[in-house]
Amino acid sequence: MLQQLQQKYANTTGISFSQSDSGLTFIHVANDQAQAKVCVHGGHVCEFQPIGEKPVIWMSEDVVYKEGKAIRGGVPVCWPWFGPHSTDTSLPQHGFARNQHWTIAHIENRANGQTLVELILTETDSSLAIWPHAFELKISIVVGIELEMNLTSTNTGDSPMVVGGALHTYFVVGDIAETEITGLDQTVFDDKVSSEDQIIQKGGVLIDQEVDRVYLDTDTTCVIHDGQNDRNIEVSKSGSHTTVVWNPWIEKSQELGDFNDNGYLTMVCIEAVNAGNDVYELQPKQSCSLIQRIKIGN
Ligand SMILES: O=P(O)(O)OC[C@H]1O[C@@H](O)[C@H](O)[C@@H](O)[C@@H]1O
Repeated sequence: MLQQLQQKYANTTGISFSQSDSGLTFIHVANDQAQAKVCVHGGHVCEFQPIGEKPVIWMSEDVVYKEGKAIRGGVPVCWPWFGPHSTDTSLPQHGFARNQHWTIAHIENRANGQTLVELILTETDSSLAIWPHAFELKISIVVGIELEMNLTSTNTGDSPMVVGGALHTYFVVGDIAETEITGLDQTVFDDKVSSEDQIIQKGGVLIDQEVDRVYLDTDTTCVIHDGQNDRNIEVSKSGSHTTVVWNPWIEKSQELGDFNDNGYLTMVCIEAVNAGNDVYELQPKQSCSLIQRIKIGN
């Protein structure tokens, strides 16, 4: 498998491949603007680092790369639903796409110096058993000064299907105590920690306890002000009116087996989400896109 990929993309500059001990395949991208690492399992961006910058994407020190298991860190693709399934909680949290093998559809160096990596997932017997729809899910990952991830869902079946999900991005920060997230002032959110709904955000988001908030009716750009690293990370999106901010804090970090105990000190998730009423009903042959863009700002 690895050898075949290496041969196929031998002439594509800056592309190489590796495998985890458990056999998962990684695509490594290195161009004049940035480097990135993508895992084929889950259609999952694991690393993104613009040239001259520190890493932007957080990955757990205790990550487990294993077939059928979600990767803790990077950018999990939650699909076709976000969080617990709305009617059947025995179904996998955040859908099934992050636990499946995807295929490499296309890799290309663009004239402007960016690199495009496209991965595809289609229905399988196991997906049909829990979600009875034929589909094509494509993630187009553009690696440049900015990282763009475009998740396109297409209904390839003959009945309508409802699509939710998320680009569940884990960001690195120097010290959570010196971190503020702006862009959500006056936005209404549901608080999954206290179970209180319809709270109004006042000012920036500071994280000094477990935070699990679903911000509603918002498509604004969020900025992570990382005081320790003296940098701002800009997170913009389209195709989503829901933003989730998540940090598990002390106890939950300890509970999650693949999350290093002190990991909560150096990460925050800003997620571009489709959930609740903010989902798509796709008729046969219809598509929708969820896009998140990430860059180091001023
Ligand atoms: O452990 P998981 O399934 O990857 O989920 C991590 C977190 O993902 C967030 O999106 C949810 O809002 C949290 O409630 C959840 O705990």
